[in-house]
Amino acid sequence: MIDKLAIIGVGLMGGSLARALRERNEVGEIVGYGRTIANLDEAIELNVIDHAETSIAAAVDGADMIVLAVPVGAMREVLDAAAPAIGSHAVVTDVGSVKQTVIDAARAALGPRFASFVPGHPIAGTEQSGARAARGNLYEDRRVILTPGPETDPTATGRVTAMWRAVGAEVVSMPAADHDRVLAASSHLPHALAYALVDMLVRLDDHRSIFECAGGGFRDFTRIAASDPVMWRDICLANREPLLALLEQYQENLRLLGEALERADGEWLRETFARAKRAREGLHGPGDGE
Ligand SMILES: NC(=O)C1=CN([C@@H]2O[C@H](COP(=O)(O)OP(=O)(O)OC[C@H]3O[C@@H](n4cnc5c(N)ncnc54)[C@H](O)[C@@H]3O)[C@@H](O)[C@H]2O)C=CC1
Ligand SMILES: O=C(O)C(=O)Cc1ccc(O)cc1
Repeated sequence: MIDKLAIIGVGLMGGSLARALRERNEVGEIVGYGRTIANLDEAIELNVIDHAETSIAAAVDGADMIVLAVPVGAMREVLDAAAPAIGSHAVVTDVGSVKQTVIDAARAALGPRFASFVPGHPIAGTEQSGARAARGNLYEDRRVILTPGPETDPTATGRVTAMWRAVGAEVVSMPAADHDRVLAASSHLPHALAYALVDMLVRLDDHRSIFECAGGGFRDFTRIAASDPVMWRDICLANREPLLALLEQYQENLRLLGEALERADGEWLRETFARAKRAREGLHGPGDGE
């Protein structure tokens, strides 16, 4: 049970966590802080938070659980503003999609309180954003990755683990560097590719007909290109190195695909597509909820 929860950034992720804890009676008071008054007013109207504060310090004052749910590029500034007001019993965690840069920001901003910071990343979400998109069931049966380090207080990790379990998530732990490399492949590269594809197509003269004639495959592949551009700019910059390495590998694969097409090499195409199909089917078989 959390007495006072402070949500810094009341959007899809922070708002959904607030909703989920409230629906399960796992929290007393929920305070929100954000930049846009309209979004905070909406969050109060929708009962996502109990009230809003106009300063981060006021929001975190007296909170026993502080959740940072802003774009990863904004983590340092909110940590700096929160640091002087964080109480001695408070645990601080985040939901950022990249972990090492957020850990570095927390170490620099929190100083001796860094032990109470538990880095986290729920592998749940959608292309939507804002408090209006928040859902109390967003984390049910989803995985949350925590990346505590040797300095992290195990009690703090335990409290963050309990919070995520309370909203139906499965909690796993791994080193931050492993997290960032794995997520670059499974999430950051696909988002960057979807943006690049849609941006290329929309600049073609006949893009209207292209989009009008698009089927389910196009929708599946490009849904994530409707995600928030600031959030994804920050993720790509924060995880630049693993992402660049994967982009290079992908470009090499595209080059091979182009060469096979030039040769009209049907066998290469069939073999490559069959290998990918087997891998994809092995990943998500029938009945996995897709
Ligand atoms: N959208 C998704 O599916 C997922 C997002 N994440 C991570 O969660 C975090 C939040 O993402 P969402 O909730 O989707 O975004 P969102 O756009 O719905 O919410 C972010 C909120 O933070 C506020 N904000 C932005 N900069 C701020 C600042 N400097 N100070 C105070 N408030 C600020 C915005 O006004 C907004 O209300 C990001 O770090 C993202 O990488 C993690 C997993 C999934
Ligand atoms: O919209 C989708 O399908 C996503 O992939 C959501 C998502 C976005 C960012 C994350 O760090 C984790 C999950």
